Amino acid sequence: KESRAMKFQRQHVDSNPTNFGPNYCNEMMRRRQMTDGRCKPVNTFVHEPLADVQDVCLQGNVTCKNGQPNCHQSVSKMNITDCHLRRSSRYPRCIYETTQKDKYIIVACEGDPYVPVHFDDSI
Ligand SMILES: Nc1ncnc2c1ncn2[C@@H]1O[C@H](C(=O)NS(=O)(=O)C[C@H]2[C@@H](O)[C@H](n3ccc(=O)[nH]c3=O)O[C@@H]2CO)[C@@H](O)[C@H]1O
Repeated sequence: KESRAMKFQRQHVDSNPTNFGPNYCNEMMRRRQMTDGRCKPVNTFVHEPLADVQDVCLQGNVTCKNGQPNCHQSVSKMNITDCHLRRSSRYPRCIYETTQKDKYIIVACEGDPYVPVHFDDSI
């Protein structure tokens, strides 16, 4: 069974992105298995070294969107790509808008070792 930490890495970490350009999300959402059974509506990939993403758990503690107290905001902006499902998209064709940004990320962390298990937001 895939751990939550590994699921987070599969869904949200792409340290060395192959430059697909406007098709990055269409390719990566499929490759990282987020289009099986349904098209995941929103997903962010972080283009930083895994260690830097894991370090966010040691950074600014903030409240998560769901009210839990275990979220952390990166002290630095990070290079990310937001994938948003197009309204016209119909499963099994999952067509995404690909938008690259530099933003602070907010992740929820859990466990020992205390690592990211959920991507909460970017600001
Ligand atoms: N505090 C916590 N502590 C520990 N665990 C916590 C906590 N909170 C939730 N989980 C768990 O995480 C799991 C999960 O999948 N949550 S999810 O909200 O659906 C994920 C969102 C995110 O993947 C994506 N998104 C969203 C915005 C964006 O900018 N970028 C972007 O990628 O969209 C998804 C839906 O919003 C679930 O098992 C829940 O129990």
